[in-house]
Amino acid sequence: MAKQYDVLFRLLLIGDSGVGKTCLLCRFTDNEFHSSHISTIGILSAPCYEIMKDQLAEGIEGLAERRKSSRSNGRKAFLGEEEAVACEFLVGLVALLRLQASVVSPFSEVLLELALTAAPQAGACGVDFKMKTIEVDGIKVRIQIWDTAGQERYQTITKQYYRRAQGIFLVYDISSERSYQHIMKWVSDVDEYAPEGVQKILIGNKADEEQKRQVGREQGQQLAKEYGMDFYETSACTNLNIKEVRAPQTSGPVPGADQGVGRPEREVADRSHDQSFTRLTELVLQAHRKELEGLRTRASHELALAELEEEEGKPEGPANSSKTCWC
Ligand SMILES: Nc1nc2c(ncn2[C@@H]2O[C@H](COP(=O)(O)OP(=O)(O)OP(=O)(O)O)[C@@H](O)[C@H]2O)c(=O)[nH]1
Repeated sequence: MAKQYDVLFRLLLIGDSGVGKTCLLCRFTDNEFHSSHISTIGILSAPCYEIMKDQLAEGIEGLAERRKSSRSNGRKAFLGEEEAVACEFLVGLVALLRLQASVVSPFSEVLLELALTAAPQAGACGVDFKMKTIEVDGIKVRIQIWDTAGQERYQTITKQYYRRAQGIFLVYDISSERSYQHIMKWVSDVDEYAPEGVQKILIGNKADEEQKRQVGREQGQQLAKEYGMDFYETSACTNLNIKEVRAPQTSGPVPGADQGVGRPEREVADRSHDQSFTRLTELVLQAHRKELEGLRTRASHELALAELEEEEGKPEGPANSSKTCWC
């Protein structure tokens, strides 16, 4: 059976509340746009049972570990980071129960209560995610895209997600100077919590709102340059620079597309149809080139092995056994 993907990694969307992170994600994965603002809190909507299960297992392990160390330090359990881990675990458990039962059981309500008590300042999980597989340079990449809540009160929780990201979108709204100014704060959070070398792209969303524009395109480009990031203006509303639309052979650059200020000019010209999500995926792939080479070697080796096994009539190995996950 054909493999569904070759590599799996995690991207994160961060930025102020209301800049359009959820809408960007929905446009990219489902080609949909929602005109209402429903703040991301992520308690019930996490769609992927398997991932929740993993998160749950990790939560239990992490919780046990942290409780042990906080006790041996003579501190009270569930402070700071411990509190966040406890909340993540409990919220995962609640979501899992709800997904399994498809009904609101009294038991899950009790757990929900417990989760909210464990992290009162968080109030909820603060993240949601969607999955999508795209092909870049012949590699099938499964991306798990985490949509974080922009509201201040969720940030203890959302920062927990930075450290396992390979790529991060920093999003502001071109009609909000304030959201642009806050990018500096988001960058410093990334520097503090994300792994070194994480790939970043700056996004100025709502580019369709020209009449309400408060942040010039050149301001976005300038900021991106300062931080050594690529820059795109996007619109979840009109699908500008989000969902890849195959340009006709004869056409030039996509109108209005920013050309990734961090890139050399020749490359820019060659890749004028790049969209923001595809571009970040490419950057992550480039950053992990070494692992990728290993993967390619292993893949061709496994192919040869599979052919041999088939010839010998041996049973197949586990499906997708050569998947690489950088989460
Ligand atoms: N005109 C326009 N409106 C947009 C665009 N993207 C999002 N919006 C609107 O902006 C509002 C907020 O969008 P969301 O995607 O919910 O914002 P968010 O960043 O996820 O917010 P939090 O979940 O609170 O962090 C909604 O009313 C959207 O319809 C866009 O590209 N253009």
